[in-house]
Amino acid sequence: TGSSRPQRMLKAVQKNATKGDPQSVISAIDYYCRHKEWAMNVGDEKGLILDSVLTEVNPSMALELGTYCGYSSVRIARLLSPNSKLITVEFNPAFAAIARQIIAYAGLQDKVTIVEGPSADLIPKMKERFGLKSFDFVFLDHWKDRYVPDTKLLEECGLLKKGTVLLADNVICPGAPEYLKYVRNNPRYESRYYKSYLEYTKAEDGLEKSVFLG
Ligand SMILES: O=C(NC/C=C/[C@H]1OC[C@H](O)[C@@H]1O)c1cc([N+](=O)[O-])cc(O)c1O
Ligand SMILES: [Mg+2]
Repeated sequence: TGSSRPQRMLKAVQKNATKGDPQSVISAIDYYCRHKEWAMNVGDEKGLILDSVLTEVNPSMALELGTYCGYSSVRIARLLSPNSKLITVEFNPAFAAIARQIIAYAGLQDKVTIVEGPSADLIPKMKERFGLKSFDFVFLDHWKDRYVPDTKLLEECGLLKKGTVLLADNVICPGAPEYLKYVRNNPRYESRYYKSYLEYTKAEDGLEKSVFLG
C-alpha cells in the first residue's frame, strides 16, 4: 500500500532540510504542508506565538501532549536552554515513529523524550519515571476533549507549580470550548487568548495561555 501523510512529511524533511538544523526542518515541513499537503502541525503563524511564550518562560522541564510528527517538539526543543528537557506524549505509534525520526534529523534527540501511550495513563507515572518534581511549561495539542481531564490530572498529580504556563492549541478550531470555560472561570489560572489562524489556512484559530497560580 501507499505511504502515509506522516511518511511523506518525513520524506520532505529528508529531501529539503539540513541534518542538525532545526530551523530548516521547521521550514521544510511548513513549505510541504502549505503548498503540497495540509497536516495538523501548529504551523508557522501560531508557531511564532509558541516561540515567544517559550522564550518568555524558558522552561527547564516542558511537557507536550500530542506529538503527531514532531513539528512542535522541534519548535520547542530548539529554544530550550542546555540541560532543559521536553517530554512529549503520543498515543499513536505510527506517528511516534515518524516524530522520532524528524526530531533526530533536527539533531534534538538528546533534549526530547517521546513517550508512547494514552496521556491519562502516562501522566500519573511521570514523577517516578522521569524523577521530576513539576513542569514549567505544558503544550496541549492532543485530542481536544482530553484537554480538561488531563489538566485536572496534572493538577492532581502535583505536576504543576505556581507559575507553570499551559499553552493550548486549537481552542477555536477544531475548538476546545470546555477547556476555555475551565481555565477562564478558574481562580487558579490567569488566562489569555492569542488570536491567530488555523495552520496553513485563513480560518480563525488561536492559542490560550494559562498561568497556574498554585
Ligand atoms: O485533532 C487534532 N489534534 C489532535 C490529534 C489527535 C491524533 O493525533 C495525536 C493523537 O495520537 C491522535 O491520534 C487537530 C486537528 C486540527 N484540525 O484542523 O482538524 C488541527 C490541529 O492543530 C489539531 O491539533
Ligand atoms: Mg493542533
